Amino acid sequence: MKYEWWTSFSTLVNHYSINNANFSRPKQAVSKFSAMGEVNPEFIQALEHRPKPDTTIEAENIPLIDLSPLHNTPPEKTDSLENLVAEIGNACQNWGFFQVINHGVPSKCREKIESASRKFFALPKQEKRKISRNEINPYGYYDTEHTKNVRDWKEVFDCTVQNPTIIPASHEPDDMELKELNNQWPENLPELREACEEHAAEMEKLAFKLLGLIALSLGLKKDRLNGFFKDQTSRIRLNYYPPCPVPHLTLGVGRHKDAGVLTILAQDDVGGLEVKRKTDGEWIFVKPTPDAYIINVGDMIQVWSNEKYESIEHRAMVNSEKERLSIPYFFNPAHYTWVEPLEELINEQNPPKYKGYNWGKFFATRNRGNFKKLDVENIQISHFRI
Ligand SMILES: O=C(O)CCC(=O)C(=O)O
Ligand SMILES: [Fe+2]
Repeated sequence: MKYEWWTSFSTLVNHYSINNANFSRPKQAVSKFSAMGEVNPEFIQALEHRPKPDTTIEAENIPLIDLSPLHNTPPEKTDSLENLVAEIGNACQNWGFFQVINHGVPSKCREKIESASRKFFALPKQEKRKISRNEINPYGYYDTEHTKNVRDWKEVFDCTVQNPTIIPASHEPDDMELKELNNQWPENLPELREACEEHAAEMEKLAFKLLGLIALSLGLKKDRLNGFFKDQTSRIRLNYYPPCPVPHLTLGVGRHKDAGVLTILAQDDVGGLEVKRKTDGEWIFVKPTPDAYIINVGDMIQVWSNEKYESIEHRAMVNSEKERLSIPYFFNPAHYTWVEPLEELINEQNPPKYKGYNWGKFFATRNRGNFKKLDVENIQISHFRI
């Protein structure tokens, strides 16, 4: 089975390389505006993917889940924990997204990372570019990311949680070489590093609590998934969305699914995140809830659960007046993780829906697409669908 996968993976990757080789180097994205002051066409979404900032559906929001039973339930009172597990399971199944309150993350930690992030993005461009992410190191500052080959109206800063992080040296399937990645920090803003490290520690605690609840909701042992995170590749991203003169034509982040296990997102009070509702495909605006974290199931849970839970498409709108900040924590396993439907969750009636794949190679291939404007669709788990 592994051999078969490897072959199909290499065909896919070759397809990328060949297509890319036929193309002249992608245009270096320079400014947001042309000499005439018009928005650079790289940012403009195709008609069917444009947001409707004035007609957001606010009547329904993603489920709001109170995690306090995790913290204050006496061991003999198991009802409230069972209810919580059921709530999480329903949210994962019906939405793939939910918000949590009473999560145990101190609000001071969140205030600190928000404040440090704002200071970082307010630095002059040349300061930020000193720690630019590049084709070798995907951690650092970046302002020309493309999602589905359209440029996002945003600036980002990425850092890894386990420093250094080990990942494959290249996306090439036969290249077994590994590389060690280190964070890059701005010279004159030590509080950014401190805030990110504190935030990462808090997010990890919350991520393991959620992972346990999700495992229980799938009928697995609470710690069934923990072993995948020994040499984790989790990372924190700071997303900064400057005000945009054409918010109806562009997106801060184009529609996408998160490739990892879980995402824990802090958004400020501006709002902009939209989630695709499973029942009818409508885009639902996620109204900011003070101090809540937004959780979504990533592609790996979709595969592990053999599609009982699905990773849901989402996107971020921008705003003509206000800047917006969002801080996702991507909870990702070790690069050598072989991702396939869990054996406890498959049987004759429910055969595996995915071929296995290697997380590190998937990640390296995806990063390549984020870095360059490719002429083909970026790698997706659907490519491994049986
Ligand atoms: O800014 C947001 O609300 C969403 C960001 C996001 O989906 C991402 O960075 O993967
Ligand atoms: Fe996302």
